[in-house]
Amino acid sequence: MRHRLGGLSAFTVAWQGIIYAVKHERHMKFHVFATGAVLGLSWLFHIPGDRLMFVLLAITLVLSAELFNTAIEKTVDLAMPTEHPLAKIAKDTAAGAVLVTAVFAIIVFIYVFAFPLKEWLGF
Ligand SMILES: Nc1ncnc2c1ncn2[C@@H]1O[C@H](COP(=O)(O)OP(=O)(O)OP(=O)(O)O)[C@@H](O)[C@H]1O
Repeated sequence: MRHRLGGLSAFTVAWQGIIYAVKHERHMKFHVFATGAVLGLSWLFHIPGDRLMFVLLAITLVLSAELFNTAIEKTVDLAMPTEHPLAKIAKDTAAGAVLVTAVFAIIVFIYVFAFPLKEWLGF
């Protein structure tokens, strides 16, 4: 079944999805805050372009995974409002995907910022 966009462009509806997740999803709020903090640190420490690409990749992966996770949660809630083992598996594996990207982001953070932070703190 195909819905008309009702005059809205594909970009507008995609943006509405992102705004919904940022406004209503606790974890998405944290990820957006962390994104701002990490980009601020990158600017402060003059992180070179090749390392900055790792930072941007990690941010993209985490935010995308969180958006997919929200989409899966909402779809499961729509299809299965009561408890069901398959609903649990769907939600838990979606959350697992976010966790995998978050671990990658932590590794990137350590790789990129450990040395500049150490120098800044005077160790
Ligand atoms: N319909 C369901 N049937 C069985 N287990 C469920 C169901 N809905 C949720 N759960 C279990 O509860 C957990 C939490 O689900 P919930 O929908 O509250 O998402 P969440 O992880 O709290 O995300 P958020 O905090 O972003 O809302 C799921 O990971 C799953 O283990």
